[in-house]
Amino acid sequence: MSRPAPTQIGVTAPDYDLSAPSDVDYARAFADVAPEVREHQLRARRFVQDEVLPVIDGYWERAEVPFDLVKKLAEHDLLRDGVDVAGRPTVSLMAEGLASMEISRGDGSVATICGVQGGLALRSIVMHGSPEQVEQYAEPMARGEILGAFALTEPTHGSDSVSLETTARRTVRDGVEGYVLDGEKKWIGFGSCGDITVVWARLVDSAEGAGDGDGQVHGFIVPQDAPGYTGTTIEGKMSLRAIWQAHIELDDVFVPADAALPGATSFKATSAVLFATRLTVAWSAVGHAVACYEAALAYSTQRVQFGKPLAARQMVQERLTRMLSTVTQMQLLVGRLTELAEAGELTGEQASLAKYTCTRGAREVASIARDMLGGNGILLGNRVARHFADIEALHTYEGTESMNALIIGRDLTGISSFA
Ligand SMILES: Cc1cc2nc3c(=O)[nH]c(=O)nc-3n(C[C@H](O)[C@H](O)[C@H](O)COP(=O)(O)OP(=O)(O)OC[C@H]3O[C@@H](n4cnc5c(N)ncnc54)[C@H](O)[C@@H]3O)c2cc1C
Repeated sequence: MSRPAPTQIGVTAPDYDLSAPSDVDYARAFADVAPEVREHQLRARRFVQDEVLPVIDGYWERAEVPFDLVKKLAEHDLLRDGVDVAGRPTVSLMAEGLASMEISRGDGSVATICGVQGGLALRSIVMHGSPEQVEQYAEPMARGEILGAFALTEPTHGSDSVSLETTARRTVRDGVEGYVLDGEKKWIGFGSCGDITVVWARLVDSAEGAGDGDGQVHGFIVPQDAPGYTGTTIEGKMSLRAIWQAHIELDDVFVPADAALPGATSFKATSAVLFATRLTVAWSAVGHAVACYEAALAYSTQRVQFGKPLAARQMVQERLTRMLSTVTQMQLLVGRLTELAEAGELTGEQASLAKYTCTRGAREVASIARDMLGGNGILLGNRVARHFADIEALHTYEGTESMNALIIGRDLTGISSFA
């Protein structure tokens, strides 16, 4: 029997109007933010409405990176993820958090693009780089002219990334002092389609065995076109499909001495970058949850079954309340912890609590929303399915739910379960 040839299936238009953005802020958690903070949030919201939502489902379905959006993010000064860049306005942590919430409310891949480029790669250079490195990279990265990756995770070291095995050895090649890097990295955003990768590697003794390695984790800026650098895009992902992660092989990759980040000479430097981004991931989780909640609310008021809108049913109203309750708790938590961060008082354990609580909450809210949209809940055009899938990556990256629970557990009990 002949069967029809497979065709490219387009993304269906939404069945229901789920688009009207509003302030989902029942406890008025962000009602009193300064006007410039609010303006930054609204800039991100407008960007999502005008630039992201009209195109993102197609990119997601085709598993393509929206490089044109990267440029536009830069034009709106949203690509640097609030990281300080000379000559650009300082963005407060609250403003950046609210912007992350808005961008994730639109799409998780786009938010992750900002997180990788600004939050991880650019931040590593600004935090730990020499003045010359900052001068060379910061502004071009904010403009989106140089795309950066952050390579910590390895195929055999994910949660225990502190045990990473990628090595750096001092060497002199063609009369130039530098380092040779060897190893593998996995899950590296922009690692196959960017320009540079901040590689975290252990400095071990050189071939001469001169005792010139300290065994510590150091950071290096590696051009992606360096000989021996191979970045292969990981295919078949069911989450964050509009940003590529790479499997990177480093085979005898030489970088000159000035590629080393002078301030990144132990794993503490890596942790400092991750500490700064953990709260941002929590904000992103709030954005996903808000998107799912507002889609469920809109759908239940528009969808009629048994002669009435779904929203007229007691069970449906209870579920909407449950979702809003979770969203509100998440918002109050990230808002308060961001205030502590702005005062320089946020602890690592509190940042873990934010990530743990908000990614858990987002998963719950997305799950309820997916169900409330019935069959339409699995259609890309109705948004919830994309958020539902994307939250799975947030749940795992920048410290899994379990890892963050163990960090908090160690603080509560005084007993480390890691060793
Ligand atoms: C979409 C995506 C993007 C990413 N982007 C980047 C990036 O740009 N750069 C980068 O460096 N990395 C990136 N990562 C990697 C990410 O940080 C790791 O996936 C994460 O740290 C978890 O590591 P793993 O996947 O190896 O899981 P594993 O560490 O193998 O964990 C598997 C499971 O075991 C649990 N587990 C592990 N140890 C324990 C324990 N002691 N007790 C109890 N449970 C435990 C974990 O919580 C998890 O549930 C990305 C990952 C994804 C999925």
